[in-house]
Amino acid sequence: MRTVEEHAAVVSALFSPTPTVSVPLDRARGLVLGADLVATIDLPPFANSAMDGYTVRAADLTGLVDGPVTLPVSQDIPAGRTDTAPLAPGTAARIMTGAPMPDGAEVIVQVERTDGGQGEPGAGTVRIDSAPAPGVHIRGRGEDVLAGATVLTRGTPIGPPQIGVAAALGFAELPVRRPLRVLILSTGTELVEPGHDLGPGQIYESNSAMLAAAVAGAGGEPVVARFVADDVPTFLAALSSAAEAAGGVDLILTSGGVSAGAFEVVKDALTDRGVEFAKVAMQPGMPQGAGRLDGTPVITLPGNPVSSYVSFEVFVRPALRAAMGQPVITRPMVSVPLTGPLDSPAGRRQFRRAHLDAAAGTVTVWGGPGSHLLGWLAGADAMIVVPEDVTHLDAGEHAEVWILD
Ligand SMILES: Nc1nc2c(c(=O)[nH]1)N[C@H]1C(S)=C(S)[C@@H](COP(=O)(O)OP(=O)(O)OC[C@H]3O[C@@H](n4cnc5c(N)ncnc54)[C@H](O)[C@@H]3O)O[C@H]1N2
Ligand code: MOO
Repeated sequence: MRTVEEHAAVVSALFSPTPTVSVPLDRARGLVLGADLVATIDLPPFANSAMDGYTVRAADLTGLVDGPVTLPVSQDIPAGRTDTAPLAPGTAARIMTGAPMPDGAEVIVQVERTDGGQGEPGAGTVRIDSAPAPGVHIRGRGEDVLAGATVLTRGTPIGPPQIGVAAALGFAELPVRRPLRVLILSTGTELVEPGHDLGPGQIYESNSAMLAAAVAGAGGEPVVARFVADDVPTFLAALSSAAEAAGGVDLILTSGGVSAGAFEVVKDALTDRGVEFAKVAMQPGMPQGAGRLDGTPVITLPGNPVSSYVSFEVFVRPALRAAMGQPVITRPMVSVPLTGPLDSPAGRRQFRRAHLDAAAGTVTVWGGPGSHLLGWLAGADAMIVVPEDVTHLDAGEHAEVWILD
């Protein structure tokens, strides 16, 4: 039997680092920046007001020591105004949040510190009751980012704030490590597409939807092929036509047909075609396969839904993330006490579904060890990892826990 580490090494050797490509911002989330992002403009691009109110020259407010000061309003400056004139001495300009500061203006007076203005809006007069010091509530040009500065460095994972700053700097696209395209093909004559009626002995096909979501969650691009019955020629034909229709894929991920039954379609089809099948010392997820089919990496996951998911977490997710340049490829891990006892098979690393109580700092086993217990998996938010040489843990003993999404 292979150890988990041995099989993980076989899987990760299938991939090489993906190249850098340019993608629109709406496709960048979850990927990794492939090159430094250097600002070509200042942010903010111009000095602007942080408050709605009036802007004045400091010299025109010296009278405030004796009481309110009333000034004529010489212009109105909404956000987006592009023809702002210099502020005439002895006047105020009405100004809105985000609007450009007129030349000569030094003080921003929030509207709450005025009478709100008299006469035509943005004209007439304004009575100023008090004022902040010059410069307060003014957002300086380049105060956030200066043109020429490296805002994001190569290798940064891209999330909403990184996309936000790229857009703010005027970038419509980002250089990213290309996401891996993963073809997902489930096998099983008993399978029925969700949304259709179930016959006797049939079950709904759930692995491809689950694995597609897992691939997307890891930053990859899933391509789901229509699942196939346990028939070798049908399986091989489906694989090549789906890969061709997708315009080539970086990985073929199958589920089912890899254990010891009489109709192990994946094993039968791929054994002499470059895929090696092995038992891995883990539970669930013992039957595994990995290799290449005509040069394309192939990973064959067991069909039991929980086995499929756990195998993805243990082998596929870290390998995909590493190839796409993610700095962190593993799940966050903690070591916390168990709320109850736990048994584990000797000689196998057990990945047990669990619920982590972050407030209490404890972990609770969630359902039994059976690899068909998808309902329990769906209620779990963590996995307890029990080492191969541990067969029992008591309540209160610490366990290593992976925190899932
Ligand atoms: N004699 C032995 N039998 C089994 C062994 C063994 O070592 N000796 N290993 C068991 C273990 S452990 C696992 S895990 C499974 C793996 O089986 P396969 O990968 O060949 O998967 P199937 O037999 O096709 O299916 C297993 C199970 O999962 C259901 N399934 C499969 N695909 C899907 C899908 N896409 N969506 C939903 N459910 C699916 C299927 O109906 C079966 O119930 O083998 C054990 N047997
Ligand atoms: O490897 Mo299987 O997943 O134990 O049921």
